[in-house]
Amino acid sequence: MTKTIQHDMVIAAQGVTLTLGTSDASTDILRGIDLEVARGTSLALLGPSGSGKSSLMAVLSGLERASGGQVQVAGLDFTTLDEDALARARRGRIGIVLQAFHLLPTMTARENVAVPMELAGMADAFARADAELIAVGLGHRLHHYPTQLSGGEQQRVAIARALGPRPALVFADEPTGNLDTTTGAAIMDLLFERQAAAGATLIIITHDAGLAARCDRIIELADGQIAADRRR
Ligand SMILES: Nc1ncnc2c1ncn2[C@@H]1O[C@H](COP(=O)(O)OP(=O)(O)OP(=O)(O)O)[C@@H](O)[C@H]1O
Repeated sequence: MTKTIQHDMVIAAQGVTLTLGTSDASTDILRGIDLEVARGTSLALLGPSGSGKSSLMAVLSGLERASGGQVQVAGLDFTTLDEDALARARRGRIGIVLQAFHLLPTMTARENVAVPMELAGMADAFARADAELIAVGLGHRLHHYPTQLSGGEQQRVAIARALGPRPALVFADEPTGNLDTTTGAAIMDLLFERQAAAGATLIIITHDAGLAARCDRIIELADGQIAADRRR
């Protein structure tokens, strides 16, 4: 039976399992995850390589369907939505920042931020994109293409793209992994600042204990299960 979730919870996951692969070579990647995450908080997801961090992010962001259990995100039951409905649900509700930036190379910074908002049917997508890029310190780089931007600048564009639609939830998978220490620290300051401004919930996958310590809560995964759950 589905538990009724409290309104201040942006994520409510119960008994989540993920099994991938073929029948003779299947892997139990997530093995019964129970997790509730409060709105507007930050959470670091730690754990050794292969423990299931990226897989959990994929399930909670609707990119991967859980094999079992319940996944409710921002008031939607992900387990009952079909692929198209899931894709629509993600738009505007969930922002994602990845280690390798993943900007579209044929689009300018402005277009990279505006086009997803246009696709989500938001009015004034370009005006909003400009405001968001100015907020991340790139007002002077609106018309640059990704190859004309530094790594730190590309990640700022990715942050603007993720936060532009005012999502309830932002996932960041090793967001500083491709950046030097100083640039990475500046990017994290910016990500926390934009998260607070948007009132979004932030979930960061990291191997960096210092970065995790800046979050309200730290979850450690081990072998597809939650091994530790600490709050500041
Ligand atoms: N499509 C798949 N089929 C079978 N096994 C998979 C598949 N995708 C991932 N796995 C396995 O699931 C486990 C968890 O992977 P996942 O990428 O979630 O770990 P992670 O904690 O994010 O690791 P890392 O820190 O190295 O990125 C790994 O053992 C991986 O080999």
